[in-house]
Amino acid sequence: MEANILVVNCGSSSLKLAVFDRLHNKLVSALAERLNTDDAFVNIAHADEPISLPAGASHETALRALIDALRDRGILAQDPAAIGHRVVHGGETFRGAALLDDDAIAAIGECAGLAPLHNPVNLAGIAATRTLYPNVPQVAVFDTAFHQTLPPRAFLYALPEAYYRDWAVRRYGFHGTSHYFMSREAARLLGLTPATTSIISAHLGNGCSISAIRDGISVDTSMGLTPLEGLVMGTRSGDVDPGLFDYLAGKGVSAAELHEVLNKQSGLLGLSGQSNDMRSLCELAEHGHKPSELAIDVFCFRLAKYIGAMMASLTALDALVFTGGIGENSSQVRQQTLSHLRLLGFELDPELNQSNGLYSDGRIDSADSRFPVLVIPTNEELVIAREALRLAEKSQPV
Ligand SMILES: Nc1ncnc2c1ncn2[C@@H]1O[C@H](COP(=O)(O)OP(=O)(O)O)[C@@H](O)[C@H]1O
Ligand SMILES: CC(=O)OP(=O)(O)O
Ligand SMILES: [Mg+2]
Repeated sequence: MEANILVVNCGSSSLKLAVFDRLHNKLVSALAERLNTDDAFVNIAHADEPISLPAGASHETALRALIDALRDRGILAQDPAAIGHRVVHGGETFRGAALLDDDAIAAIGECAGLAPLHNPVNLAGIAATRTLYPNVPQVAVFDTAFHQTLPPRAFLYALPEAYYRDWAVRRYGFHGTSHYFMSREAARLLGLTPATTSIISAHLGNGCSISAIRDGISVDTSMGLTPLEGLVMGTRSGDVDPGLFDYLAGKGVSAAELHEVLNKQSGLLGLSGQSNDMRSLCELAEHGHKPSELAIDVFCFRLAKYIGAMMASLTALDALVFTGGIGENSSQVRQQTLSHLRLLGFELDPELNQSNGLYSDGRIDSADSRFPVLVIPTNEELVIAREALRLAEKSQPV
């Protein structure tokens, strides 16, 4: 039996694992949440027996528990052939996936200042799997890598140029693995060649971002130096006036407090006062809860403005693509967003939109729409598994 591929995605308080076989079939996925708290728990999809975790379990403890459980189930009976890690920030150092040797790990550490919430936990996951599997090739797949093709006009802030030169202050963009997947999958579904396909891709999960992809290459995106810029998100504000910092400092709000508020108490949660979860907000709005209705309205309007903005980077548009938990499931958000863009000629078919494109090869546009509109379930884990195996095989030629 050939060894499988393990994919690890460490978030600030969560850990997602997936195991793929060599033909890229997903065999299992598992999730650990609320790590480092008293309520830490793990769950393997479709498993009958729960797995227990000690209170306060760390990423490493959860990883060991999950790997033991998967070994017991025969899924990781032998060491994996490769391990792929999602790493959020690769700065300008990484333009593609990288084999994790000591130098690459040190370079990821150097990017940690740019993503203090993400890179340190990504590194904790890498350290844990290296301890468990010292002889298995490990690969990092970066959220930022696909966006390294952005031209200077899209990645530069209008700040003194020394800020970029000396401190690497620029727009990097994130969710690159998902935007890459959407562009390739859209080309496949439309019967086009990826290298000549141009799309606008909207990744709408807990974090949200949008990209312009011209001839298969990322040319603009809404997230910036950090994953805070751009669209309204579950708990993140997206764009605000930088004048806010000074104004609130005058009110006694410290930089640390504002960081916390903009990242964790804003977005859908902040506006609705109820929840960061779009599904809950749609239900609340349906029952007449005005702040939830307003939160959805701000979310959709900001998204519509960004779809318009992405047009500036394209000379042709083969499709507008929605993905992520919200993009894949909320016909209301898609409809409400595109209702602002009639001038651009986007028209949805209400029935295809309602069924999330499930029975129409992802298509949800109507016959008179100027552009195809698609719903594509994202699969970042699959891209990570493929990249991990590709680089592992290169490092250990058979
Ligand atoms: N049927 C639905 N209608 C509206 N929103 C949905 C629906 N299903 C999932 N969502 C939303 O998707 C978001 C989570 O997206 P997901 O991609 O799973 O997150 P993550 O970025 O953590 O992977 C939540 O806001 C959730 O409410
Ligand atoms: C970079 C980012 O925003 O990631 P996530 O959507 O997983 O929070
Ligand atoms: Mg997701």
